[in-house]
Formats: sequence, structure tokens, C-alpha cells
Amino acid sequence: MDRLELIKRNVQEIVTEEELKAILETKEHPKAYVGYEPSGKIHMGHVLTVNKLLDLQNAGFEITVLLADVHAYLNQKGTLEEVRETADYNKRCFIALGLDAEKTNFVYGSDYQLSSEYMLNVLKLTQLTSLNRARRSMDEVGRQMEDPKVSQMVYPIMQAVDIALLGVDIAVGGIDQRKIHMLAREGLPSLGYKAPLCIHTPILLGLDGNKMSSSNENYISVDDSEQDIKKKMKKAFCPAGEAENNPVLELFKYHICPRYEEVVFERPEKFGGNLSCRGYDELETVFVSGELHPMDLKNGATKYMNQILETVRSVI
Ligand SMILES: N[C@@H](Cc1ccc(O)cc1)C(=O)O
Repeated sequence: MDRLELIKRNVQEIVTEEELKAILETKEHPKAYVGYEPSGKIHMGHVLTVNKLLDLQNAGFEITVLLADVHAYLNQKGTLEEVRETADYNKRCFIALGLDAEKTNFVYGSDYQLSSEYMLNVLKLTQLTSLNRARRSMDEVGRQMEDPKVSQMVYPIMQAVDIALLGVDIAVGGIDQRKIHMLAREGLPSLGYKAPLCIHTPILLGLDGNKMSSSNENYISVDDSEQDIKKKMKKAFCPAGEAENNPVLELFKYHICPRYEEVVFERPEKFGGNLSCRGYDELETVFVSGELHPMDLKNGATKYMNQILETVRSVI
């Protein structure tokens, strides 16, 4: 796979592809980052952006991971001390998932976001941003936004300033980060910084076919046991022959197939014997044709997710 193909795989949007091509031509080691609000549960949604960072690392990018403790605090996720501790756990998870501990630049928000240079930029950008826009940019990111706090209006402004002061060329994130990234693209040039490129990954469905939510734990997280995964997969929504809105197929598309050249579904002879697929497209075709039963797909997902998470569990 060439560099551009690797960067584009499983991505929902690149803003803009022309800019990406230009940067690939001029820089051998462009810089990209993702920021994460520290979370007690690192789930397959987080892992999707980690996978993209791995692709970028393999494409020669320099990677920064922002452990956004101050952002989590501003977004009502706990005290600064609590979120900082969770950030340490998250760093261990990300390394276990394959990010090179030596080559990846892990940064805590609180280590630089309280400096006067940073704060002055934040204040300048607050002065250029309407309250309405700041609020809208938090639509898919903010907690309890029926009664937003002022801290949650500062949040997107700080995220924009992060991009400038971390000195990255590319901001990576789920498509839910889009409005904040657009604010950064528009606002940063007025502060004398360049507009960042953005790479947005899709947002995964929950295993029940609804939005992922911690209240009904409808997702796989990296600390799930083999038993947890079995149970969750058994209950998972997996409509026969359907490729759209199928969370089990999504696991193959975004997590399993990128890690395995070939996947094998083990079936007794009377159900057609073992079936193997090379690459996600082939698997989707086979599933849509009805040749592969949802039960077999789920069993396969259980096997591979366990293999992937085995190594992670053993080190976190
Ligand atoms: N907004 C991100 C977290 C984040 C914070 C600061 C950043 O600079 C980048 C990302 C989230 O929803 O989890």
C-alpha cells in the first residue's frame, strides 16, 4: 500500500485531500496528533483513532498523543487529579495497542496549557469566536450541554490552540471533532498560525446497533475479559446479509481486517466447512451473499478480538 492509500484507508473525511498531497510531497515526516479526554474505559471507538495513528506512524509521520486532562476537567469528567491519573492508564493502553513508546510524543495538557503564551492565544481566539459557534462546536463532544458551563465554551478554543502550540500539521479525530476543527482552521490564521489539515474517522456503532454509550456498555473495551467479549458478541446486533449498520461487520472493517491479511471462519463440515476471506471487501461480499451466517461472523469476531486484546490485557 502506498503512503496516501494507507493514510486514507477507513477514513471518513480528509480536509483537504489536496493539502494532504501537498504536504506528502514537501515533508518526509509531517506531524499529526490526536487528543483524548482521559477515560476509565478505552473502547474500540478510541482504538479506531489509535489505528489511524499507527497507519500514520507507518507512513513516516511524527505522532503526538495529547492526554487532555485539562479538557476532561473543563468537560466535567472529574477533578484534575483524578483525570491525570486516568491519563497515565490511557497512555499504557495506547502503548499496548502498538504505538511506539520511544517514537510517540505523549503530552499532558496540564504540562503546557497553563503557560502565558498558551493562555494569551486562548484569550485572543475567544475574542474572535462567537458564543454561538463555540457552543455548536461542542454539540457532539460536550457533556450535559442542556446547561453548559463557561468552561465548555473555553474547551473548543483551547483545542484549536493545542493544534497551533503542539506544532502539528494534521489534527486527527472522530468525525464528532469536525466543528471544533473547522473553528481551528478558520481562527488560527488570524493568530498568525497556519490552518491545520484534518483527518476524520467514522464513529463506530454500539454493539446493539445504537449509539455507543457507557450507560449500557454496548461496546468492547480493551480491558474486557475473554468471557466479557463472548457475552457481548452473543447479544450483538448482526442482521443477516446486511452490510449497513452492522456493528459486527464494523469490527472486521476497522479493527480486525487491518491487522490480519486473511480471516478464517471455522465451521463444521455440515455447515460448509471453514471459510476464509482476504481483506474486508471480500468478507463483506461473502456476508451479503448469505454464504456466511451471522453466528459464524460473531464467532469469528470473538476469536479475533480476543487475539487482538490478549496482548493488550497482559501489559495494562
Ligand atoms: N475533544 C476531544 C479531546 C481533545 C481535547 C483537546 C485536544 O487538543 C484534542 C482532543 C474528545 O472529544 O475526546
